[in-house]
Amino acid sequence: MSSTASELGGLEAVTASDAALRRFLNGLPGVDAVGLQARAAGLGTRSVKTTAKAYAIDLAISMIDLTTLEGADTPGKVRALCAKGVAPDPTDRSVPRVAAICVYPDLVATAREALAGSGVAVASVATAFPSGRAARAVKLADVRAAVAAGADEVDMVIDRGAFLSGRVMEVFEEIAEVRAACGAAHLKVILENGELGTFDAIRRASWLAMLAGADFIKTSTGKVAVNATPANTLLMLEAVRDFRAATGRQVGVKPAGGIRTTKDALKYLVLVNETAGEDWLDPAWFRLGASSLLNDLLMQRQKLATGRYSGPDYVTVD
Ligand SMILES: O=C[C@H](O)COP(=O)(O)O
Repeated sequence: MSSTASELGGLEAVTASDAALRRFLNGLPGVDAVGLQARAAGLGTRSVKTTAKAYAIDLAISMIDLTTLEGADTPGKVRALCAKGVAPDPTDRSVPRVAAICVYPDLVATAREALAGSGVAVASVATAFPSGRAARAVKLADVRAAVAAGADEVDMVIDRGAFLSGRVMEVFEEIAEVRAACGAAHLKVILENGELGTFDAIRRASWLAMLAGADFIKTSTGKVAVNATPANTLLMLEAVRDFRAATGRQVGVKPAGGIRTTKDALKYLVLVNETAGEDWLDPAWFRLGASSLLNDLLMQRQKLATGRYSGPDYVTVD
């Protein structure tokens, strides 16, 4: 699919009223689910040459939003995670730092302090993550608290109940209000694909989030049965590619949840390269939301460099 800004009638026109927004979203082409799954599977079988593998592993490390989102999180755990994100292998300073540390809002100040001067961003989930079930005022207060405490990036969840009931303007306005509350912080909009039911809905939610001002669209919270998959990520990569062609604005993509192995991470990089293209192969435009992927990348990196895996104490236990 490709459309120009004028074919869309301009961004303001498609979001000017509830009816116009509905008409636009309902007019997006239907997703050929079988074709999408086949494309994702086909790209997933491409192998990355050994020469490119070392580069790809380091790129994947630099794209990680290293995440802890547990009720049992403590300042100590967050400080340890920050140290790991800044220097993933303290014995090898050639390992790049991760992109961000992602925590709940009440732990942003701890992460901010631990990451000072490191170049690693502080990301925080907000808007009553992961369910998004709270009054809008509560969600906006959540966002403002995270930003005031020092979050560089906010990961919000969309109101899936409103979206699935067809109240798309309500979802649009909420994202736009959160965008405004973020100020200078970047906004990642979590669609929670595993709850949207169809690929068509994921395409509509992607466009809705981008039209409302998302800097990134993100697949999942990591808290439901189906999280990031190659197929739903491919669909979102196509959406950001088409959105840039239509509007001139580039939006990033973040698959999150269940990405644990180097093999998986490299598959996602192939999808980015083959779908959105090289412009997205950068931590500014593509992230991997993951709690335990980093350890596997470090082990594979070591194997590539030395020909053998390190002992079990090489990586810290998550
Ligand atoms: O955004 C990241 C996810 O919450 C982490 O999910 P994961 O523990 O499956 O890697």
